Amino acid sequence: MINDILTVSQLTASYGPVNIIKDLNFKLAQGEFLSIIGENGVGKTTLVRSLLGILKPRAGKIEFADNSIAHNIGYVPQSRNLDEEYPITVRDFVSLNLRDSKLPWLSPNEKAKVTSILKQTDLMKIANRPLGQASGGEKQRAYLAQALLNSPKLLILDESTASLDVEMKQELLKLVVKFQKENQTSVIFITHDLPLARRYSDSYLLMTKQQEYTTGPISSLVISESEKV
Ligand SMILES: Nc1ncnc2c1ncn2[C@@H]1O[C@H](COP(=O)(O)OP(=O)(O)OP(=O)(O)O)[C@@H](O)[C@H]1O
Repeated sequence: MINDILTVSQLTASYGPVNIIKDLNFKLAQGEFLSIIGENGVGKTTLVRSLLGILKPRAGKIEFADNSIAHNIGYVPQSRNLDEEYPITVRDFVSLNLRDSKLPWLSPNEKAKVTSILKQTDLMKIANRPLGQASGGEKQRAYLAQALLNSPKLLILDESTASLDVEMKQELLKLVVKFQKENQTSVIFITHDLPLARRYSDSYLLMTKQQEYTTGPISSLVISESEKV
């Protein structure tokens, strides 16, 4: 039996008086890879903010199967305002997401945890290099490693591949899918890249400006006009 880890029912999300999302319903199963697609401004990031608990729903419900899922969501945001000159290594940047660290230095267990995720994301070679010197693809992998550090049951990628070339996009998503399969992690991938969504997702949620929402297996996704959303 497949367990749903997330159920969104009749969700309405707003900024002030304006409803950005209205009556949205969808479910996410354990280990499912869901792509969320839709034109600019339809509310994809607003939905993510709601899932993360940053924005309180105006109406409706966001229910996680377990509180521990909601409190440990791996999140790779759309953009980061990183100071390229800030002297932090890739390893230390990834370590920033360690929780409950009581000492100013890392315990052997914490070090092992960081090393393990650096290995899984192919970052060991540049672990001690300043993050500012990493390439775009390496930086995205560092953000991903940071998000995966606490083994989340839900990973949210908000257009994380947007700035990458085709090869780098594939590389990043292959890492995500490997982690997803090995850990039965559920993935929400916000993207404008339909070929990528078709290749890696199990399912889709299409959001429109008319506040109409369709969802289903990715194989059933039909976009009429062009392959642009
Ligand atoms: N903090 C805010 N206060 C008021 N309005 C906001 C705020 N954040 C976003 N909006 C508005 O909400 C609408 C949806 O924005 P959102 O960022 O969720 O869209 P999106 O689908 O993620 O777009 P994109 O694909 O461009 O990232 C937009 O009209 C935006 O201007």
